[in-house]
Order: sequence, then C-alpha cells, then structure tokens
Amino acid sequence: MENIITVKNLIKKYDGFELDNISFQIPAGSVVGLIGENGAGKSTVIKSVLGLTPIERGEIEVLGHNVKAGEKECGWREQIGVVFDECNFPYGLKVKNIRNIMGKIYQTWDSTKFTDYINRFELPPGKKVKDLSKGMKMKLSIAMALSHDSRVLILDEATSGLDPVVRNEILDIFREFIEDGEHSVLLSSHITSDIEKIADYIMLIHKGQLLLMENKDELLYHYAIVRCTKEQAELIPKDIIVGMEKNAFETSVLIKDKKRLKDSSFYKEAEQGKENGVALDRASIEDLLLYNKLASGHGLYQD
Ligand SMILES: Nc1ncnc2c1ncn2[C@@H]1O[C@H](COP(=O)(O)OP(=O)(O)OP(=O)(O)O)[C@@H](O)[C@H]1O
Repeated sequence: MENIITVKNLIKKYDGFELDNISFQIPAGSVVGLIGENGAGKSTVIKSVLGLTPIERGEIEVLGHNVKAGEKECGWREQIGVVFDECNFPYGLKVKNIRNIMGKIYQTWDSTKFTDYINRFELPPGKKVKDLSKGMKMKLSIAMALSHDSRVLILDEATSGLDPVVRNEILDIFREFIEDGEHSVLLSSHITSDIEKIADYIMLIHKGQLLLMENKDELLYHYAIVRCTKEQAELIPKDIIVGMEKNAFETSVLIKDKKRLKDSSFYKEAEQGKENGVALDRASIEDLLLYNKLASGHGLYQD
C-alpha cells in the first residue's frame, strides 16, 4: 500500500518540550485519528509535516515530496487540504467571493464543488466571514479544503466547534473522500467518539512521545478494561497493563492483550468461580487517553 505521508525519526524542540524521535506512516485510503492531551504535541506534528516549522532532525515525505521548512517550492501543498482550528480568511470577504479568489490561488480549484459544499453546509453566500458563527467558519474552511482536488486532508481540531449533526455529516464526507483508496485524512481531535467512529488508525501522543500508531479495530479488539479488586489487579500479568485506576470499591485496569489475560491462571480461576467478581469491559479510545495519562502518573509506562 502506498504511503501518503512518511515521517522518520522526527525531533522538534521548543523550550521545555520535545517531539521525541517520532516515526509513522499514513497509508493511502485511510483516516488517521491523532489524539493526546493538551500540549502533547499534536499541532507540532502537523506543523512539522506541513513544513511550517523548522525541525531539529528527521525526514518527512508528503506525496513523495521531501518536506523542508522554509523551502520556496510549495506546489506540493496544492495537493493538501489543511484546516486549522481558526479560520484564516480575510474577515471582510463574503462567502461567495471566496469562490473566485481561490480560483486564482489553486490551479486545481473546482468552483462547482465549492458551491455544492456551500449549499450542503447551508452557508449564506452573501455573509461576510466576520459575521459567520464559529461553526460556519469551520464549515467554510472544510469546504475550501475539499474543493481543490487535494489527496490528503489535514485537520487540527477543526471539527470541535461543530454541532454533532454537522460533525456526523462531515465525518461521512471524509469517509467518501478516502473511499477510492487514493486519498487520506489526518484528523486531530479531542472528541474521541468522532475518532472512534471514523479512524482506521489511532495515533496517540503523550508529552512529545508517540505511544501508539495502530489499527483501530485491532486495538479495540485486543484492549479491554478489567474491573476487579486491588488484590486481584496484582495478579494481572504486568506487561499487559497499560494503566490502572483505583477507588475504595473497585480497581479498573486497562490491559492491551485480552487473550493473554484470558490465558492467565488468575483469569481462569476467576472464571471457575475461585476468584470473585472479575468483569471484562470493552475499552474505548477515550479510555486509551485516560489510562495512558494515569500510567504516566504512576510510572506504569509500557513500551
Ligand atoms: N511556537 C511555539 N513556541 C514555543 N513553544 C511552543 C510553540 N508551539 C508549541 N509550543 C509548545 O509545544 C508543546 C506542544 O504544543 P502543541 O500545540 O503541539 O500541543 P497540542 O497537542 O496540539 O495541544 P492542544 O491539544 O492543547 O492544542 C506545548 O508545550 C507548547 O507550549
């Protein structure tokens, strides 16, 4: 499978922060959901991929182009639709005028497609950008990103201002976008239910480190939450524990290998009734975030 984006050994430093030797690939025909708590480094990864910030070390290839920050050649960017969490259009511009301006900027600009999205998103053509609501501005940016024949869409927190109905519609548009196996989407979001719904791969960043880049279905198949007592939690094989939360009544443990748990003598004894009250629940993408955070707090980090 062709990779649309390849990142090798990326190191990017700010004062007090470092993207720590990150490597990943985004295959054609996939949606990658980028998650991580505030300040984890998601936007820094995206800016590095787009060549918008200089990096200390590493190789970045987008659609076969070797990305260098500050380079003059920027034709490759035509094939990327980018949406950040703020709208960068001149505020005095009317929605309908954007159609003509973009035609001068992008060789591949498709006015008809743009008009279709404007209608589909119910954006008022005669309104100025400054008079649009936050959600409308986001919809406008997304319409624009989808209207210049891009092969990859990169969205940084772009859907957060949208209501659930519109978000759902936009997620459907993203799936249509990648359907032919030639296009990809990289989507960073704190709305983990959206990521769970749409992503083929989950990329989890924590304090500048890439903790996970895995197929979502496999991840959700292998991961689980064990609910048990704190004594029972001690019997779970240590190397499958991702994170743990204890309270007075119960201990919850996120594990990354359901099969190993089920093969363990502890779980077999629980199933035979020799141990009490062990429940196995489905893990969600939100659990991955929360328990990795707990793991970091308790020094329980797994590789
Ligand atoms: N231009 C900059 N100058 C200095 N530090 C920066 C700059 N941009 C980002 N940082 C720092 O890099 C770290 C990662 O920030 P980044 O914006 O990539 O995180 P994020 O995961 O996108 O967070 P959020 O979810 O809050 O948007 C933070 O500590 C931030 O303060």
